[in-house]
Amino acid sequence: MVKLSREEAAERIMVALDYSDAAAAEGLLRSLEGIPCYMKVGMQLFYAAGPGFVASLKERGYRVFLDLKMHDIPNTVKGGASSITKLGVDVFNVHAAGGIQMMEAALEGVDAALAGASGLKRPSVIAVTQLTSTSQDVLNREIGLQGTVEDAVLRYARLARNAGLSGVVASPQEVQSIKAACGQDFQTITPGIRPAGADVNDQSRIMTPRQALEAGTDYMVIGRPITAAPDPREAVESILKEML
Ligand SMILES: O=c1ccn([C@@H]2O[C@H](COP(=O)(O)O)[C@@H](O)[C@H]2O)c(=O)[nH]1
Repeated sequence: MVKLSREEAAERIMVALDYSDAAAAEGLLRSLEGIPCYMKVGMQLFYAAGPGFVASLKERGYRVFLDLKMHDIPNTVKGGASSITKLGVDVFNVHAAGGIQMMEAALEGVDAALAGASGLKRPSVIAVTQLTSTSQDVLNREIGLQGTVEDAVLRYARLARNAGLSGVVASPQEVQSIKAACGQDFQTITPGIRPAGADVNDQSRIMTPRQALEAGTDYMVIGRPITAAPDPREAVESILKEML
């Protein structure tokens, strides 16, 4: 059984700041003050509040995962990765479906930004495998990929590892197979976290925080179970209690 201190458990949570403006995100930050969670900025908040909001999170000492899921031709992703690196984020991501050359280009973009500026920290670059909203049926019948979701996730995870990335985004259900295939140090960042009895929303491949921890996930991304709760701080405290 995994044993963590309260602080270690909080450090494993990435709160998804899925808000339409900076003011709403600031409200959540205030309510979680003093709890050392990672903050995840996705496309909704980034498109509304921009790089300035990300920079202000870093100035205040937050660890930041910029979840923009880049998926474009290699040259464009290289440029995007360079710009993101200059924001000083700790983690950002691309889609593994873009292929090895595209993922390598992301790493080249990081190197280019680091070469041109001193004092910048090297961010971890990770790849989205198969979105946690994708069910087995959707994968086979809509997307047209044969095999199991786990097959698809592992194929993407191996591509990401071969491209030199630090890890992947996947469901906690796939963590053990990813670690077995790509190594224990290959990071797993897992959305699709739902405390027992919580609304599943649009997620398909879910686990509770405790199950995810036991499966070996490195970081769990949690959005609506916290942000849509009447008292977000109480929601985090209850998740932490479950993790200890
Ligand atoms: O496969 C993926 C990749 C990213 N996400 C993101 O994680 C959070 C999950 O939020 P919940 O409210 O806890 O469902 C959200 O920002 C997604 O964009 C994902 O869910 N699955």
